[in-house]
Amino acid sequence: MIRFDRVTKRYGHRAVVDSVSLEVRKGGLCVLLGESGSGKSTLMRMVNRMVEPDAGRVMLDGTDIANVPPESLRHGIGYVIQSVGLFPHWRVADNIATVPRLLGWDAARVASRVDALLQLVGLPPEDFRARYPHELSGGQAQRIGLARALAADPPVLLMDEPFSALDPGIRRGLQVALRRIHAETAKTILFVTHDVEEALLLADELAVMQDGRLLAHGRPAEVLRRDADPVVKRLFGEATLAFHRLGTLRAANAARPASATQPAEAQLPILPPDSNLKQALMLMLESGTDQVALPGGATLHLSDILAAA
Ligand SMILES: Nc1ncnc2c1ncn2[C@@H]1O[C@H](COP(=O)(O)OP(=O)(O)OP(=O)(O)O)[C@@H](O)[C@H]1O
Repeated sequence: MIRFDRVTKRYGHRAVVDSVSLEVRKGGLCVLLGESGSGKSTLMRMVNRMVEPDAGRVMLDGTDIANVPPESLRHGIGYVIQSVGLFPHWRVADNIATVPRLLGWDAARVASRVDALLQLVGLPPEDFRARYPHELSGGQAQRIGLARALAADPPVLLMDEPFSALDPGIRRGLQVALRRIHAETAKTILFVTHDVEEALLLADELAVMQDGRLLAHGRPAEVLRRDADPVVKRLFGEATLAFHRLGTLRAANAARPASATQPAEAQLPILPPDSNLKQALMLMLESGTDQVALPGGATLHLSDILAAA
């Protein structure tokens, strides 16, 4: 649904985005990952025409956005940035309602939308709708920023390092909330970060950038394969690449099926459903065993993990 077709952006003689082609499928969550200055934000900002490419084009649902006036284009695109940018003298409800009011929604529809969005981002409406931005913590303000971006139900969300300024615990809470919201709303999301853990937690697709070029693109397990590009390896940490890769592989796919001849391993630690191999390894390390059981009776051995890593 978002398609970059050989887009280039130059500042002076330098191409900060260099002939990038990339497709983000409808309802997908694509994380743009790369070191500072690699061109991630510039690429993202082409989608809402905050940056115009010097060459190439950006298509949204098959339409070349160069033909769509920026104002109407942006009504269909939510944008969330690190410094939330809430209007300080407006209450939370008014901040969230900015775009719906611009679109001429009536007061009752706006009010019910504000409450529904506060629920969606995990803040009780009766407690939060009348607060001012200075009465919010950083994490709460970022949740309001997300609610505001979702207000007019845009099909596309652009998120530029939205959680970078938050403490690790609060940040993790927002990442989990975003995954839930993505699953519930099926928005197409492009998310910029330079944080590897965040990228792996969120992405169904990863696009790795370096010096304006797209180095790798695909599902996390594909991008982190053993023979990954050296720059990708460096970005994820040579020493921990295999460990990260385990986090992209489902434990159930590497496990041995429950066997009728073998008695059920009642005393083995049980891995929660949908765990990945990193979680399985952690459980083995914590419990001092080299086998764990999966719900349903399959077993996973340390050697299965080593074979998959
Ligand atoms: N308006 C501009 N004029 C000149 N150079 C710019 C402009 N905007 C960005 N750049 C340069 O383009 C390069 C890419 O910037 P961009 O913000 O896209 O990178 P990034 O990967 O998002 O980095 P970060 O993670 O630090 O935000 C940087 O070297 C930056 O200095």
